[in-house]
Parts: sequence; structure tokens; C-alpha cells
Amino acid sequence: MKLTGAELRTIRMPLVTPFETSFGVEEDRVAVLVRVIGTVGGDRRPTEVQGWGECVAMELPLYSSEYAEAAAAMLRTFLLPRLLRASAAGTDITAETVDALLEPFVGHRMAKAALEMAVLDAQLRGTGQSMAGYLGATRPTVPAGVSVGIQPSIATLLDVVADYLADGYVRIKLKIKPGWDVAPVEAVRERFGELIPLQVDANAAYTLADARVLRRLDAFDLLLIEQPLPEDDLRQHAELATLVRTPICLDESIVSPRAAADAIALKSCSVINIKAGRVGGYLAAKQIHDICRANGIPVWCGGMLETGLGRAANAALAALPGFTLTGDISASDRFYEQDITDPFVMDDGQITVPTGPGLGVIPNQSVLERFTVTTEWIQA
Ligand SMILES: O=C(O)CCC(=O)N[C@@H](C(=O)O)c1ccccc1
Repeated sequence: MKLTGAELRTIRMPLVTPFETSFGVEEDRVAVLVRVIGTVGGDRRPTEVQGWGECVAMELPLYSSEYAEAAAAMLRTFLLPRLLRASAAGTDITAETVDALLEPFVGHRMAKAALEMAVLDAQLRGTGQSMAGYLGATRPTVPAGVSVGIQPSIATLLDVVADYLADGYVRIKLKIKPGWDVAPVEAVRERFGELIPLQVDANAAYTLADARVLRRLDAFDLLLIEQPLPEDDLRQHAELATLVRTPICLDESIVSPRAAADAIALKSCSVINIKAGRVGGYLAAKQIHDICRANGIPVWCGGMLETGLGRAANAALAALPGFTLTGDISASDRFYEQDITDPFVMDDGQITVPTGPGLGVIPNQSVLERFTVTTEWIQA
């Protein structure tokens, strides 16, 4: 497509309840959104298209080195000007070429992913193909899993889990950290039985010296332990994998298809959480899916508290055949009283994959305005 301009918007959305992880407590979500405007169909029959991208970088650099303000600066100063200049010079801007065009800029995968997502959405709205169709989805719905934050007490945790199970969630993920691990998992197992699919997410809060504690989790038949050790420690994850029986799943460590291939080769994990924003976009996410499938590694789609825009794309991704484990694809009301798109709702534990062109959803302008902190127009 011929890129004519882009809107860069920062929104702030209140969370329905504080969300505590091993790296902090979030009361609201700050998100950077990109809307690209362009034309397709050449000079003969130019048709205007627009596409939306959502950056998953948090307000603070606690999950990864990226954060919202830095992502906005990257998009404003380097990434969008690069694409706009290339387009003005006659380059056809497609989702498949964004990564190569942005390659000179090192890192900033979440910022790049948001821009690639916007270009892909615009491109697909132009052709009429859905994101699910483009990625190769094979299912019309995906199972809904929920991520449960660290709670003030075990009693509160059990009430929260009971509510989510009553809502129909088919998989429970518990955030853990040193001092909040064996006891909450044991309590959930005792209260709700052995049958509910249960996993834990440490967000890199442990070290290999904690292997004894992590091995105690083997007693609870967990689906996996997610990212127990620091992001850059594939070797020690491989060591830990020989000490605990529960499958090790990596999240923060898997920053690219190459990292996925390395982690598999080094036996650092036996499950991978794929987050398009973390790995540089939905095309890289699909590559990781394909690498894992070729190596017999099950994958699932992680969440980053996305609005309905990212949620739509994640539902499409999670419908690919290698996504055999339930992901963090929850209903919009898990985090938001009001989503910026029509809300994603759960139906019998399932989330429906959008079938419209592109993402298949668009923001509700008045809700978007209500949550907007800043918006700016970027053009060549
Ligand atoms: O369901 C969701 O969207 C959230 C899933 C979740 O727990 N995400 C975690 C994570 O570490 O995977 C996270 C939360 C906040 C910020 C970054 C990551």
C-alpha cells in the first residue's frame, strides 16, 4: 500500500481490579495505538484503507526494557518516518516488508510489532481477508484462559478463582513469586480439585537456587511453570528443567524466532508462550508457531492486557493448529469495564475468532476519545 500518514495515540484505561504480578501492581493500562492511512489499488483505482496496531509495551519497563513512552518515541522519530519515506520513494508498503524496512533500528520489538500490525490490518481490510484467514487459523473459536494476579490472601485468591471458574474460564493461570507459590497453588488444588487445568507464571522471579521450592510444585499436576528464571538465562532454565518434573514454559526469553529455536535446541523449555508484541509482530509469531510445531513443542497465546484490537489479533493467532494449550485470551471484562472495541465475551468457555476483514474490529470513537491521553498525526 501507499502510506499517506499515521495517527499515534496514547490511551489510559482503568483496570476493573488491580493486577499484581511479581514485578509490580497495575491499576490501569497505558497503551500506544497506531492507525495507518494509505491507499491500495495503484493510481488507477486508489482505495483508501486504514489499519490499527496496538503496542503491548507497559507504562513502566518492568516486564521488558520497552515502555509506552519509548515506543511512542520510536514510532514518532524513527519507525513511522522510515516507512513514510520509503512509501514516498515508491516502495509498496506491505506487512511482509515492514520488518526488513525497520531492521536498521535495533530492538524495540513491541513498537515495531504495533506498526506491522497496523499495516497488516490495513492491507487485509483492502483485500477483504481476515487476520485468521491470513495467518492460517483452523478453528472458529478459541478456549478462554484467565490470568489471576497475586492476591492479598489465600481466602481472596480462592474467591477470585471461584468467580472465574463460574464465569466459564477453562484454564487458570496463577501469578507466583517467592513467598507466594506453594501455598496458593496447594489451596487452589484442595478447593477446586485435580481436574481444573492450572498453571503458574513467575515472571522471572526465581533463581536456580530456588529449584527445591519449584520442585515442590510438581505435587500439583500443573500444566507448566512459566518463566521461572531471568529472561536471558536459557542455560539455567535447561538445568532447572532437569530438576523439576513440571514442564518449563518460556515467555520473556522468547523474543524472536531465533530465540525460540535456541531455547528448543538447548532444552530450556518444553512449552512456549507466544506473544506477537514481544517477538516483533504477528508474522514472527507465526514463524515461532511453525518452528515449535516442527519440533513438537506445544504453544499458547500469552496476553498483555490488550484492548479489543490486540485481543482480536490474539484470538486469530491462537486459532492456529499448533496452539494446543489454552492461552490468556480472556473476555474484555476480565480487565476492562469498557473496551475500546465491542467487547469480547466468553460463550461456554470459548472466545469467537473475528471473521471480518483485517482485525475484524474497530474502536468505538467516543470510547477511544474518553481514554485518550494524547494523539498526534505523523506524515511524510
Ligand atoms: O490475560 C492477559 O492479557 C494478561 C496475561 C498476563 O498475565 N500477562 C502477564 C505476563 O507476564 O504474561 C503480564 C501482565 C502485565 C504486563 C506484562 C505481562
